[in-house]
Amino acid sequence: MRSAARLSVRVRPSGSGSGSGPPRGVHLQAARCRSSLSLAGEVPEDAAAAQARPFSEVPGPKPLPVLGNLWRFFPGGDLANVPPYEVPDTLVRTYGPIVKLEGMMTATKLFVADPNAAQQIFRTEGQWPIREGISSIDYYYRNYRKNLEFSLGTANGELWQKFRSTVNQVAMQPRNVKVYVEPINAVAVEFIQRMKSIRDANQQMPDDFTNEIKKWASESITYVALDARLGMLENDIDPDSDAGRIVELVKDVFDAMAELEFGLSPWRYISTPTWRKLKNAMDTFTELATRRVNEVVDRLAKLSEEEIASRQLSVLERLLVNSSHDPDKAVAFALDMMLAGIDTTANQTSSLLYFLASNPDKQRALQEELDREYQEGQPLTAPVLERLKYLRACIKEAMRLQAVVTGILRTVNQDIVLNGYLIPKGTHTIVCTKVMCRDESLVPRASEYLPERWLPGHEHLKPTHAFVNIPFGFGPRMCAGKRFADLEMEVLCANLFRSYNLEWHHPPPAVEQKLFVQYSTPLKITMKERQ
Ligand code: HEM
Repeated sequence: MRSAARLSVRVRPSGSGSGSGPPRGVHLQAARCRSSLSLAGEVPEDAAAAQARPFSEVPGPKPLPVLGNLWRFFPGGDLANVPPYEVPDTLVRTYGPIVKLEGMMTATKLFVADPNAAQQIFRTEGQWPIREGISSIDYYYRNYRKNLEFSLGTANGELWQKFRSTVNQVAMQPRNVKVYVEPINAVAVEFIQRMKSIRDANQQMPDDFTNEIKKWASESITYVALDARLGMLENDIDPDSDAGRIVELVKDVFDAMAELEFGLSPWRYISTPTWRKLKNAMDTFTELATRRVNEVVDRLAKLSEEEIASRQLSVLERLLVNSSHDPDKAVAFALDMMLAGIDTTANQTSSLLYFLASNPDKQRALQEELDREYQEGQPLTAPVLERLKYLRACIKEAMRLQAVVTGILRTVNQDIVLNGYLIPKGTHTIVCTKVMCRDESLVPRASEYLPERWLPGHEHLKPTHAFVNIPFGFGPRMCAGKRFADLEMEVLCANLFRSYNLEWHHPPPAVEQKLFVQYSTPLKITMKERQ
């Protein structure tokens, strides 16, 4: 695998850059090779680089002078009526599995919906993969919170790598995550009680159910990020309490970010109301996290070294101990966890509940597993969770069919050849996971919710390539909260479906893309006690 990956890196020969013509064999072979993880390594790399077509020939909509391609998104343009969620699909359908979109005011983007090409991007990204951060948050840290500039969501290079390795030691180790089974379970049980209490007379969830799911995700992840139960699932939360403020802050930050990132706002040049909203929310968020982290710093300061060594440390405590009690590290990761871990987990859980509610046979199969492995009165422990294989398949399948993140961003940090085209170092690529996950030629019966496809004995339903379904990203930069996200979803579903049936009696809910994919119409799930 490694050597195949190395072979695929083509260094641009000096003075070249525009090869002499299409390397037909390589192009056709690499373009849509289905079944193997290896790359087109049989071709000598110099020859492939020399023969590669130049970047200027990558297919894509042609930009007009001055207007670029932006006009296409305005009335009269061919992409004007395409919802943002569908733009990559439309481009790929029209131009093929790699598409160049230039002339959009920002840097040229390369959309990649070919699993071999995706694999090649990840396999050549090196130790310090570069991902364009959310520019508004990046700007905020650089200009107002220099002490947090290394945050994972925005940093790149060595700055990112140093902090990421500290985080990996605490958040990616299964033994550190297992400590959270009990508290995350307590949050889930409380949320299910809340679901029961907010049902209407027909046992249907209220119109703002997705917001309720966000409160559950917030309460779960702030327990990890801030080492405290904040009480977001209680009735009548005091808006001035930390619980009340976090619910509002998350909403403000995400609304503002979506507008600043995707809108035509001039916030980079002048201070707009939306920019000020984001800055104020981030200021309050940072102050809140700093205050909470300082409480933990004080708590640790009262403990002797022996006490610390013999204690089962929380993520926050461990991060502080491993970074010589540097509060900035803990604040930065707390903010990373809340910014990256609330809307993602909540929106993904919304679709998971919808798919199970609207596929009663899959729900029944899950309940059969729960009846076997997690009976009433039995505590939920890490070994029990380990045995819930069908549940994990249900989650994986929901993430395939409707991932909250539709593409993985990478800026290629060396010249590479993708599908016969020379892609120069510095090109901003988007690996279009959503497009690949729904491509019938890559995933058998792609439009169906089939958790079985992830279980042994159903290989004929598996995607034909391992890089089709990568909902948490890939490589050293992959999601730092994956283990917590999985734990939250597994624990909630185990408790919910053990005791309740969920039903769906409406047309499918509408989907939209803000920063993450979400439902834009009410999630009217019915929740009934199991007999
Ligand atoms: C279902 C829920 C989630 C999904 C689908 C998800 C997905 C992702 C994806 C696709 C990335 C980019 C990976 C890449 O570039 O290769 C990412 C990054 C990240 N995620 Fe998640 N995530 C989820 C939940 C969480 C949670 C709960 C946390 C916090 C505990 C979290 C923290 C992060 C952080 C800090 C990063 C940046 C990592 C880095 O660049 O080093 N995520 N996530």
